[in-house]
Amino acid sequence: MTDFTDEELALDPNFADRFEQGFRPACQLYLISPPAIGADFADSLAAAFDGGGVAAFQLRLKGLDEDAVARAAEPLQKLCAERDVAFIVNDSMALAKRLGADGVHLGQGDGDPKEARRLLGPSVQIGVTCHDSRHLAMEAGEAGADYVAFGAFYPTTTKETHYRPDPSILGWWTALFELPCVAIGGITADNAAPLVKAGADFLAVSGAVWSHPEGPRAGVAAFEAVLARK
Ligand SMILES: Cc1ncc(COP(=O)(O)OP(=O)(O)O)c(N)n1
Ligand SMILES: Cc1nc(C(=O)O)sc1CCOP(=O)(O)O
Ligand SMILES: [Mg+2]
Repeated sequence: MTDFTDEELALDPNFADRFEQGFRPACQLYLISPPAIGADFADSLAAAFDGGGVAAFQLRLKGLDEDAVARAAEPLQKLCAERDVAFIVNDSMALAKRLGADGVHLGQGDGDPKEARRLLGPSVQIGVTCHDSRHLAMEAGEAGADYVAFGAFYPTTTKETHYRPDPSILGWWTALFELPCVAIGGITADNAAPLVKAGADFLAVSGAVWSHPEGPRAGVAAFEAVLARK
């Protein structure tokens, strides 16, 4: 543990904690859409945004062709722009380009982050799935990713998963690299604290918000307290 001067501690009682964490900003919520959505999903998304701070929204619709995802995206991308939430497209750099999205999330089989950078330019956010692998994360960073995603930290019914990282991978990452890291997989307001404490910059969450018994607004609001604990 580092020693701090009285002045440093008087200016900011959390100085020691923040110093140990490398002054990383507070952990933020990264909302993932349900795998399938209805015609009124924009209302649910607006309700979720009303619940509290959401930094990014990922449109993750599985099993639809690109034109169908593009049609679904239109009102959602508009809403994200109005609410100052980054609009991220899952899987397809071509669709991200077509929509002028704020970012794209690429899995290990979804294409090369370097190609995405060439296609999308310097200001579009590129995220890469790294499962439980330090090696994949360092590779993604070297390839120019804007964030790396580790998961699945907990069991989830949203997607079949094959990896179960330990939260310590987040602490390892944040101790060595400035690039933000995302934690994903079965995260709820009740089980998120170890991930926030370990250093996650973002919690990527789907089911805990969309299946919250009191609706998506309450689903987002439930994360407020745990996010503040970093
Ligand atoms: C933030 C975030 N992290 C991981 C994933 C998973 O991506 P991928 O491995 O490509 O799996 P699918 O989501 O495409 O089923 C993600 N989408 N977002
Ligand atoms: C899309 C996704 N990717 C994962 C990974 O481990 O890479 S886990 C996952 C599902 C996230 O949804 P929920 O919050 O409902 O578990
Ligand atoms: Mg994918």
